[in-house]
Order: sequence, then structure tokens, then C-alpha cells
Amino acid sequence: MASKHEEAGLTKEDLLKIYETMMTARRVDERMWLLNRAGKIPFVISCQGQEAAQVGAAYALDNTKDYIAPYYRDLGVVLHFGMTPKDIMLSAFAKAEDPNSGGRQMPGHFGQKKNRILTGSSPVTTQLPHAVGVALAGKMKKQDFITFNTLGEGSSNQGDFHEGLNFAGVHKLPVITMVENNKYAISVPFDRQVASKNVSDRAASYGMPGVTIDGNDPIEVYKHVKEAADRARRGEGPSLIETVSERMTAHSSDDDHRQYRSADELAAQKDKDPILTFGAYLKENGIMDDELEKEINDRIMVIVNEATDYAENAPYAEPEHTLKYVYAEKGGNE
Ligand SMILES: Cc1ncc(C[n+]2csc(CCOP(=O)(O)OP(=O)(O)O)c2C)c(N)n1
Repeated sequence: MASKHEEAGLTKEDLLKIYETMMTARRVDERMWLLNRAGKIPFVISCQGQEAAQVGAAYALDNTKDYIAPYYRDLGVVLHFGMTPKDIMLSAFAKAEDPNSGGRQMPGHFGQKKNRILTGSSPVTTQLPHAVGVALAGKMKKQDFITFNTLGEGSSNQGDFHEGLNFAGVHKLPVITMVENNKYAISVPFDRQVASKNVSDRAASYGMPGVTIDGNDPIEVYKHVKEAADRARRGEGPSLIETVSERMTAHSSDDDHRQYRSADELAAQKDKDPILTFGAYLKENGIMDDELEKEINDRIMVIVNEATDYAENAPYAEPEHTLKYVYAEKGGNE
């Protein structure tokens, strides 16, 4: 009998790549918390608990031509699309060499023009109409790409969500929206935010398919995003996918989730940790043993250590660069 990953069209090599990107995201994220608590970087907003949804989805896209508009937790998505741990650390330390903004952006506002990653901004959900607009441009110019955007379930209550999806539905645009439902919007639980049972129920209003799936299983997420991507590439329009997973940290480095979550709830999360459950799947299927697991982890730790040291020692921007990109420059901005 074919195993789950074979049915989804994934090889052992694919699974190891997915695992390695998930693990890289986790290790970079953990390092940023240590740096924050040591007073070296100002802010962290975590991907921890959402790596399976993020990397499973990104793996189903084409990272050589598709456009993505990620949200602030999507470290796993942007790593697969070509941002490096060094890029992430340069941004976290706000150093001049940060390739996205020269140290101007808030950490977690990912972006990279060369890899078609639209730069994020703080008002939640703004990335959705941006992604829909890029999809419209691609369709009008008959270009061969789709767009993918993500947001949290709390953000699906913003006007931008409804306006963007309705427009995408009306114009049958090649765009996939993935809601990463981690059950909280800061301290507000799901049932105090969303009136319907699932966020995906809302898809019907916008004339597109909507599904709610297990966000702790990267194979399941890959399968659904691949189906949605194939539909979009065939010209059959947009899709809404809701992944359900856990937010394994506080909302950000600036709050304490023990104020609004019980000790039992936090303890129960550990069994669902996608790094552990996917690691167990790889071992049960003879794809990874303890030795390979250690080898992968050691390789990642070297990269994370080098990225941290590099960014920590890199120079800040010169003060006179502060107003760069604020006013038009003679001869045009870079
Ligand atoms: C328009 C707007 N309103 C409020 C905020 C403050 N804010 C930042 S993150 C957040 C919660 C978002 O929750 P959710 O969409 O569920 O994503 P999660 O952080 O849980 O992944 C809020 C209210 C904001 N950034 N933008």
C-alpha cells in the first residue's frame, strides 16, 4: 500500500527537504528569542508550531516564478522562497546590509524583490489585496505565475479579507489564500473572533472552494496547496485554504501568554509540535534515523551560528541614510 507521502506525489528526498526547511525555521526562531531575551534584538514574532503549514504550502508552489505575500510568522515560507538565515538575522539586528530594507523594517516584515516576496507591513491583511492585485496583473499580461498569500484567522475579520477575496472570485484570479489558524489573535480565542465554524466556510460567498485542514501535517498541506495551484494555473480561479495548528509561543516577545492560556493547554501543545510529529513520521517510514537527524540539526546550527555572528558584527546604516526612500531623489531612487 502506498504511504501518505507517495499518494501525495512526494519522494523521500522531498520529505527531507521539507523537514530541513521546517527545522531551519525553528532553529532561527529559537535563536531570535535568545537574542531578544539577552537584549540584543528588539522583537520576535514566531513561526513556532506553524512550520508544517508554511513549508508544506511553499513546497507546493514554484519558487522560481510564483509571487508570495506572506505574513509576519511565515519564516518557513520565505526560507523556501530564497531568504536565508543571514538575511533574517540582518533584519532582526536592523543592520545596513539587511537586503529587504537596510535595517528599516520591523522584524518579521519579510520581503525580497529578487525572489518575488512582496514586502509586508504592520496593518494586518493588507497583503491579501496586494496579492490579488499581482494576480490580476499576471492574468492581464498573460504571464505564467500564480500568487500565494497568508494571514492569521484573526486577520480574516478585516475588510481587506472580504474585499480581496470577492474581487479574486469575481475575476477568477490565479491566487491562493491560506489562513494559518493558530486559534488566537493575540489574547482573543477563535470563538470570540469568528462567527462561523471555520474560516474556510466564508469561501462560498466568494465563489471559490474552501477547505479546513490539519496544519500540523506538511504532507496534507502540500496536497491541498498543490491542488489549488494546479487549479489556478489551469485558469480555474482562486482558492481558500485554512490550516489549523498551534501558536507555540506568546503572540510576540512583548506579551506573556500564560496570562490568557491555561497550563494544561500549553502542556497539550507539545504533543502536536509538527517538528516532532513529522520527525516521527520520517523515522516510522525509514526515511530518517537518529544519525541523519543529528547530521541535519548540526548542519543547521552551523548556519544559524554563522548568520548570528555575521549580523551581530555587521555595521548599522549611517545616520544620514535615515531619510533615504522617504523623498524622491534626483535621478530616481535605487
Ligand atoms: C489593522 C490592524 N489591526 C490591529 C493590529 C494589531 N495586531 C497585530 S497582530 C494582531 C493579531 C492578529 O491575529 P491573527 O490574524 O490571528 O494572526 P496571529 O498573530 O495569531 O498569527 C493584531 C490585532 C494590526 N497590526 N493591524
